[in-house]
Amino acid sequence: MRPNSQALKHKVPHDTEREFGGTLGAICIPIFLPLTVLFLICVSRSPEASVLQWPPPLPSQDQLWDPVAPMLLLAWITLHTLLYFMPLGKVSEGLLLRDGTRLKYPINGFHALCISGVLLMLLLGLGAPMGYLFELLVPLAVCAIAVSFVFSVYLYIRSFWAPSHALALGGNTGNPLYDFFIGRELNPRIGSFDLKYFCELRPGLIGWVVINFGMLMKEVELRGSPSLAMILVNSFQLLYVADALWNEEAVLSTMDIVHDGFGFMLVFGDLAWVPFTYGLQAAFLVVHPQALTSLRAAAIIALNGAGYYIFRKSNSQKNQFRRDPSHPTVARLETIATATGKRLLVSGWWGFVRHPNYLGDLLMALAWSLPCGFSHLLPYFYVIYFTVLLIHREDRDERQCRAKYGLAWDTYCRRVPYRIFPYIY
Ligand SMILES: NC(=O)C1=CN([C@@H]2O[C@H](COP(=O)(O)OP(=O)(O)OC[C@H]3O[C@@H](n4cnc5c(N)ncnc54)[C@H](OP(=O)(O)O)[C@@H]3O)[C@@H](O)[C@H]2O)C=CC1
Ligand SMILES: CC(C)CCC[C@@H](C)[C@H]1CC=C2C3=C(CC[C@@]21C)[C@@]1(C)CC[C@H](O)C(C)(C)[C@@H]1CC3
Repeated sequence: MRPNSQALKHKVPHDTEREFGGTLGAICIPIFLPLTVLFLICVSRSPEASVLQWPPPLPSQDQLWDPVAPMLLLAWITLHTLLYFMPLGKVSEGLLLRDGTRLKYPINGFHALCISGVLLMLLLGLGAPMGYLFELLVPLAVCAIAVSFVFSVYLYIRSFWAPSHALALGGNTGNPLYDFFIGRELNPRIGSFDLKYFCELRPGLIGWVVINFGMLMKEVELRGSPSLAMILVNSFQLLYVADALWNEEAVLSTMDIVHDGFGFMLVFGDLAWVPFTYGLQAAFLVVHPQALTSLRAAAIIALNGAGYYIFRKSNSQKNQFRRDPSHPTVARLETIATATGKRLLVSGWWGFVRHPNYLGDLLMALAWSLPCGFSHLLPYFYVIYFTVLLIHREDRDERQCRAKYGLAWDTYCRRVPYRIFPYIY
């Protein structure tokens, strides 16, 4: 079959604005971020654990490769592909596409998490050395990065066979480097297997908590029992991942699924960045144990609880409102009309700040770092990166909403002046 000629000539509707620093970003990010992943893992296990130490703790050649790593990764991706097709849970429809159709998605991610948990316990019962994941972390990250590159090249090439309505508006600039990075095709599928939806929530997100558990088991191997700090980090992050999979349907209306193409940025983000940098606190704690008083632990649990409450309540309120504005839980909230026919909430959580869900997410991110104490910056990497990511994301969303809702969006901004942090930003 010949590539879609219309797509090749770029006669496809597209956004002219370039994100993430345009071509320069598209060249630098794929070089710089994979190195950052390896650098951060190495720093987390070095005695100094300092991101500023010189020379940096680089891995030796034999630390980079272990033949077990590609086999484990392959087994993991195969397992989750099989679980994706399991006839469990319901099937939901995504938002309306440009050609007027809707795609169908299986909602069985939470089942996949539970089955992964049961398999993990079985392996543990059979004496599998889960703590070995600590030694395997660098080789696994190397393999995940390699898979991200190969997979993104595949996605880029196959996008030339996609019809124009299946391409993302932002991913068809005609600049191959930028389009490869940002993603051309919106919902690439092999039959009914949706590659973006699969990667967004399954192998990377569930892989992240499995790696965390491996760090906990390494601590048990080294010190006889897991520390309170390690238990907190594992529990908080498991709650976050379980929540994402329990509310899997909500991901169908996120910017990543609805608007962004599937290119290197999301592939690498899902398969390498999330599992190997979001849980750095656990890797850090293996080599740098921290004592935690019950009082401090209670304060950190309260912070994570508050963050989770704001995150979940605000996300659920908006999702409910978008699905059924007449539902009793949202029907009495004050709203403003927009020219598109959709309304915007101006009371409740969305009348407090313009992104209450980001605020809750950031409070949780802080709670994940605090069990690691204040002696090192590394465990705070996630909360710092995440603040930058969400401020940038808020800005992207703001531009999209202004384009969508025009004057109504300006009215909303006047009614709710703060973006994420009340009275600050
Ligand atoms: N851990 C991680 O790495 C990441 C986590 N996240 C989390 O993912 C979650 C989803 O975030 P994200 O996808 O960025 O977007 P949001 O869930 O914040 O959704 C933004 C959209 O909500 C709608 N909206 C905005 N304001 C209103 C309003 N007042 N009333 C009704 N609808 C409104 C608009 O879409 P429309 O009007 O078209 O419905 C807007 O485009 C967040 O909790 C975030 O913290 C996000 C990125 C990374
Ligand atoms: C590599 C780059 C610097 C950045 C890549 C960004 C990605 C890592 C994130 C973009 C949006 C994401 C979401 C989640 C994970 C991180 C990425 C992929 C999410 C699945 C986390 C769990 C949440 O509950 C969620 C709302 C489901 C998230 C959706 C967005």
